[in-house]
Amino acid sequence: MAILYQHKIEEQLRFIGKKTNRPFISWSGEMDRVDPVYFFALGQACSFRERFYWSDRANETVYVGLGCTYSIETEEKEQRFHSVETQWKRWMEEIASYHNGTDATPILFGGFSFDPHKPKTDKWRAFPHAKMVVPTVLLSLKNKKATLTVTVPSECHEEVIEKIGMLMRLLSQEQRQPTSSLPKLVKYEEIQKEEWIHAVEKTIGNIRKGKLDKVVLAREARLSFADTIDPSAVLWRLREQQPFSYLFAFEQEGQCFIGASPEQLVKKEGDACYSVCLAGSIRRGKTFQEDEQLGQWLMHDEKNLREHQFVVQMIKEAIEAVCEHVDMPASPQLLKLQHIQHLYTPVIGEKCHAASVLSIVEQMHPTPALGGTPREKAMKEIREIEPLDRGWYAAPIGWMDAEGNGEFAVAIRSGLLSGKEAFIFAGCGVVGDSDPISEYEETKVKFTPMLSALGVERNE
Ligand SMILES: C=C(O[C@H]1C=CC=C(C(=O)O)[C@@H]1O)C(=O)O
Repeated sequence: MAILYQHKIEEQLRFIGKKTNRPFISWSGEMDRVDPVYFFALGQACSFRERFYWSDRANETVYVGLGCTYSIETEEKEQRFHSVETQWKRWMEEIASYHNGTDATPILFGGFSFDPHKPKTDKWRAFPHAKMVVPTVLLSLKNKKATLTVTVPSECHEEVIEKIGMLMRLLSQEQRQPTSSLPKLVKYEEIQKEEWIHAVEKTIGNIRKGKLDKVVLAREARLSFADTIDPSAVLWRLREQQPFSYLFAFEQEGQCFIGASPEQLVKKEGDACYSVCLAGSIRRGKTFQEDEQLGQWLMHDEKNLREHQFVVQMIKEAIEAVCEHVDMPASPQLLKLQHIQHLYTPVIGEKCHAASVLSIVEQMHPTPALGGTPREKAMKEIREIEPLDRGWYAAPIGWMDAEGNGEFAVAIRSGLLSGKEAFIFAGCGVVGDSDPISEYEETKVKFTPMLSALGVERNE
């Protein structure tokens, strides 16, 4: 099938827009499969200032959004998940009768900040505590089908229709990969090793005094390049280098939050619910034998198993609270990624009665894999000790549909691209018997996926 509807889209949008008295219309049609990263890159060529990318770990559901037709955002601290959900329901009711009847409807895509109570810095200026959007043009690759969904105000500006037309014309040409190369690194900065280790020691001290059980502490690296970083080029490399990871990008106002995370927070699909406990880490070995040894060591290391168990306990309780039956293995497995291996316990919930995926996200964030245990004490410790504004790092990012189904990952192995600069983040679980130097080394390994996607090699 050629991009069947290309010339029709522009005409239909104008036609339906005149007929309706509803504020928005949504139009879907099947199309030829297209490389989603290429589609993302075309967004820039067609002057869409907002771009969104999501693919799940199996690459079975891919969403690429261009432009922003409707945005729900809030700087609210306590009710942000609920507030997004309420606005989304209201909006869906408004547009529902003007959808053209295919099975693809608009989705809401976006994310949240890690901690709305931590003072915000200018670096994260474009990223409110909650922001989810309905893209103007949405490419969905699902069930071996490619669908295009265009959602616009019914009095759609000619300028938007022209952009969509231009996108359709470019799509009908032969596909290429995004061509831009990555600029040269000119400066690399991170927090002094001693300073970060001191923060870890302080937290270990507090844990040993019995104030709390586990805290995840993170740090950032700041990279300056000779030229502007192209998010499509980074996305392209992340996809090549980090299979079995969620790929995500959220671009607006010239900033792009991007990453490849192995960590699912939660997925809701009808009355089934899925989550993953991921905590406890070691690097990959240089040889097969060394890799096996490291993996076996991790599977039996008490400190890592304890770190993992805090996460298992909390996620089990959270899923039990919304499902009639929960299935999970008694002990963790190994998840081997490109640069690192983790302890991993999958969780399946049946007969889920939660109202929506977002209501489960609200209960789960932050799990002890990103915050700590007990939750509130760990958050306070992070606020006081961690010399960093996490912004959207380590927070939920994902999508939700009209029925409340959807999936969220935890935005780790990620970075913020801002012009010629990139800020990348990595954290690790600290418990009473943590060794600060090993934790520092672990965060170094966790920087590698983003460094590598940015074309930077650091060996020291
Ligand atoms: C906080 C991060 O990783 C979490 C996820 C997996 C394993 C972790 C660990 O072993 O400490 C962390 O809890 C990060 O990558 O920045």
